[in-house]
Amino acid sequence: MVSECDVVVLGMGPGGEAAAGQLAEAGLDVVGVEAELLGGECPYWACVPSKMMVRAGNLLAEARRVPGMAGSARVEPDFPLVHARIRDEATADWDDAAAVERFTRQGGRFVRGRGRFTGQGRVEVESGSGRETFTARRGVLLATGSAPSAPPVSGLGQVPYWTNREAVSAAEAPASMLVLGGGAVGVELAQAYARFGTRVTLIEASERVVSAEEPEAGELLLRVFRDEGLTVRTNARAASARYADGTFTLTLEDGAELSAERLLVATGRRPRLDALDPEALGLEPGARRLEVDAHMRAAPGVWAVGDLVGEGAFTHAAIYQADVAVRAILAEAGLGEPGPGADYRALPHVTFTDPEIGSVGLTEKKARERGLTVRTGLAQVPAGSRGWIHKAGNEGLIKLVEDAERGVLVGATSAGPMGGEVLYGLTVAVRAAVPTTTLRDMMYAYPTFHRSVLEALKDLAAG
Ligand SMILES: Cc1cc2nc3c(=O)[nH]c(=O)nc-3n(C[C@H](O)[C@H](O)[C@H](O)COP(=O)(O)OP(=O)(O)OC[C@H]3O[C@@H](n4cnc5c(N)ncnc54)[C@H](O)[C@@H]3O)c2cc1C
Ligand SMILES: NC(=O)c1ccc[n+]([C@@H]2O[C@H](COP(=O)([O-])OP(=O)(O)OC[C@H]3O[C@@H](n4cnc5c(N)ncnc54)[C@H](O)[C@@H]3O)[C@@H](O)[C@H]2O)c1
Repeated sequence: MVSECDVVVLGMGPGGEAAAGQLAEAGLDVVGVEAELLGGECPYWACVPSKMMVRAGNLLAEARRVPGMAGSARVEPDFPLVHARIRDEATADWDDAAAVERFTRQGGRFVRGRGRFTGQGRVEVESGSGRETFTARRGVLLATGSAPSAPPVSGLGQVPYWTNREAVSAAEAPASMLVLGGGAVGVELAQAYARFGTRVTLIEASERVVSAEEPEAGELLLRVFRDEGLTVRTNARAASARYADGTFTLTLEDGAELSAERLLVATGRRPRLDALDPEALGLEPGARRLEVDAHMRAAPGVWAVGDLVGEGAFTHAAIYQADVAVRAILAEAGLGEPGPGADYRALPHVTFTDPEIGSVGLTEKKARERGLTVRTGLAQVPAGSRGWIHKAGNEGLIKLVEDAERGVLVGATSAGPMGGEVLYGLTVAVRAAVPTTTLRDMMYAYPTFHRSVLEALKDLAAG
């Protein structure tokens, strides 16, 4: 069967859902195709459930900070409560009926099935009821997201390891867990599980956890993790994996053997290109992502957003790109102006560990690699008034990266209690290129965590 429409959106994660809804509300006939759950990874297996686990773990950690500061507290973790909250409040037991209804109310047509983009505005969908082809008059928007990527470790493919999906939907916390990979997924889940009593060993190939962040932030997190009792092995790579009698064993390249009840593999994600016709999109063999222009156009009549395009695998990036693509599609349909293209100079992200690590723009290393004349400023959160008052759990730092020739910030890191919230002002500063002299010549409410920005600015000016 062949059906016509204005736009087909292939993949209804945060990027596809945001774009499809807006296009339908603008009056276009939109078909949204989704193989699994409308909403994608973020609400069901990623951002939302993982942050519920983090929130619960942080509550336990705060309660453990009571002695010596406020009295005494007995803390008894109960992991099934977190699972129940994820099941009932976050995911409706992994049911997307509410999201489907919302999209339908916006005027969209929802099709559950696995689609394939075959070029010339055509998407073929396989579903329980057979095969259906949709042809789009105005264009196709690709938003198939990303999938976990496991390293080539001997035996790993034969063992029942966890990805983020099993880790956020588990009903019980294991007694022990190996976490392979110390990026955002690894560190957030490692700390949350450890706070529920799981004995966690984190194995990271590079010299630091969160290695894409400023080294100071990675070192801070490593220190906090070790103080909390997590075992962290950096510069460590797994050589082989095996599983027997309920126990996973990783043999590292240096010969060390590590065992635990569970193994979480969190070694990155790769864009899902499998549903895209390579010829129609000019994809080279071995391509790792789908390239797009500033208006998210991958080819004439084809737009793409989200993890698929590899410009920061974050929900807010996918939604921002969806806005850009929607404007471009509507403009081509004679409905409005395309407006500005995507601008990643002030792409923020937050790793929701405790301390939270927020960062925006360039790290010092990246700024130097771009040939900028760099000045940096550093301040320690515990040395500030609010950090000192806060005491237990006050670890954190602010690092600023200035393009000294222009006198503006091109990057910043804000680690600490509410580090992600403190990041907001720094994101505005980077995006709007606020002169660092102006940032120094303004007031910062006393005693806030963000006052440490002023200390970092003084350090920067001292050169
Ligand atoms: C554990 C974890 C925690 C995270 N936490 C955060 C966070 O706190 N903040 C943040 O900003 N980001 C976070 N992320 C990243 C965030 O989840 C992703 O960046 C976001 O989901 C990307 O959205 P997307 O629309 O590009 O793709 P996805 O969410 O991957 O959705 C793509 C959709 O396309 C569907 N699909 C794929 N192929 C086909 C096909 N052939 N036919 C039909 N449908 C198809 C999939 O089923 C899926 O539903 C986290 C990720 C993980 C793994
Ligand atoms: N709070 C957030 O915004 C958030 C949270 C989780 C995930 N995410 C998104 O999801 C993406 C995927 O997260 P991720 O943590 O899986 O990937 P990642 O790329 O952030 O980190 C993967 C880590 O695994 C390490 N690694 C790779 N191969 C290894 C090996 N063989 N042995 C040991 N370590 C190895 C890498 O050095 C790296 O530190 C992130 O890049 C991010 O965009 C965002």
